[in-house]
Amino acid sequence: MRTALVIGTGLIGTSAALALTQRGVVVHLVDHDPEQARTAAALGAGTDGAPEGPVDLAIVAAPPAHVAAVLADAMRRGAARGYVDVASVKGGPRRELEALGLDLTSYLGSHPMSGREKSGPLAATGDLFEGRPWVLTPTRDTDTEVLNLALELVSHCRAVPVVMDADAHDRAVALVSHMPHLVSSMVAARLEHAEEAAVRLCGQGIRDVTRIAASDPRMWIDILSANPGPVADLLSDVAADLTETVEALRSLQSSDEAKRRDGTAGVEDLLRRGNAGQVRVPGKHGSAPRVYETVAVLIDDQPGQLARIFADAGQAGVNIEDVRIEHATGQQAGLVQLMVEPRAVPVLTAALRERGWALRQ
Ligand SMILES: NC(=O)c1ccc[n+]([C@@H]2O[C@H](COP(=O)([O-])OP(=O)(O)OC[C@H]3O[C@@H](n4cnc5c(N)ncnc54)[C@H](O)[C@@H]3O)[C@@H](O)[C@H]2O)c1
Ligand SMILES: O=C(O)C(=O)C[C@]1(C(=O)O)C=C[C@@H](O)C=C1
Repeated sequence: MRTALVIGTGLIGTSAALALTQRGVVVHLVDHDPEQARTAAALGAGTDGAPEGPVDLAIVAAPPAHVAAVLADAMRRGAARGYVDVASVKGGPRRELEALGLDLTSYLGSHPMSGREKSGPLAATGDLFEGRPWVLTPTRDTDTEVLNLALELVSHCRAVPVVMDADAHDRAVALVSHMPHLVSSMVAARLEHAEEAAVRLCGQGIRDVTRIAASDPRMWIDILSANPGPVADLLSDVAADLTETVEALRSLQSSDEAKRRDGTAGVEDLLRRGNAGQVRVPGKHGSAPRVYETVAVLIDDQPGQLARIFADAGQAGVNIEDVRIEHATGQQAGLVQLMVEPRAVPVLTAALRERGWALRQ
């Protein structure tokens, strides 16, 4: 691929454009808000000048409700040899395009399974998709050339291609993205009118559970409107778990010992099923889950501290697999949790202690 056109230069469009530009592709950027395209260009994602002729691949990264119309317009203009979209739902846009009577051989629906709770080009990064699944939904009619162009896009973004049927994709993301998003919003909504004394105690647990609740509601209304059935089915299963858990907790309040035992069994059942589901979440780079141990280091909230820890770990020959930072409220300090292979723990702790770092359990 030599040339690409990104239509919709928000978080996802600009992130893909940055990755393509970094790999030498000439990227043209357009957005219905020209300011967004200008910002993306200023970030080094490409040029906001129009291409002189058809590009190799057009990438539509507009909100899901606009995807079919934007694609139809680009196809009618003959803007590219191949067309992909990156919308979070796949069945709806395809059916809308079919209803418009377009020749869909040059179109391939796709969805990178990576994003952020922030919108717009300023939140974009060229490495957003690295190691993440990127779903492609070709049909029997999809041109091989277009499939190859889409695979090249995924490869330039260093993502992992996963081929799926569009409706199977929508059922899968209802489970791993759309229903969890609503549950996150429900937990976060409990905080809206909560007492300040409680909210200031927020630790890492609630941050993990509520991060995605900060996302743009307009985008999520679009996503959920295009996949309401599967999400409602899953949420009603969650509601059944909720009802059972409330009953189990009420039993735990009872003075009757047998009832309390039932309550414990009910809560334990949910927690154990949670453990069993959680270990199925794939680890880094979409590979099979791996068990890491945590080494916790207390740092001053000053520039350069993290870089120093990484350098010290590197000198000790230890690979940091993942990292989390917890900032202590009202203090100029933070707790850095370094996730490493279990066998690296003694080496890392010894090396960090030797270099004067304060380790915590
Ligand atoms: N945010 C995520 O985590 C995520 C992850 C994967 C896929 N997606 C999908 O990627 C697409 C873009 O999402 P985003 O998070 O980048 O949103 P965003 O709000 O950051 O960017 C969307 C951009 O599209 C532009 N736009 C709106 N209507 C348009 C139109 N008719 N023509 C041209 N441009 C138009 C907007 O001005 C905006 O700049 C959506 O379809 C979304 O479902 C999002
Ligand atoms: O991590 C985030 O902030 C996301 O928004 C990511 C996420 C997800 O649920 O995994 C959200 C929606 C997209 O369609 C794909 C990815």
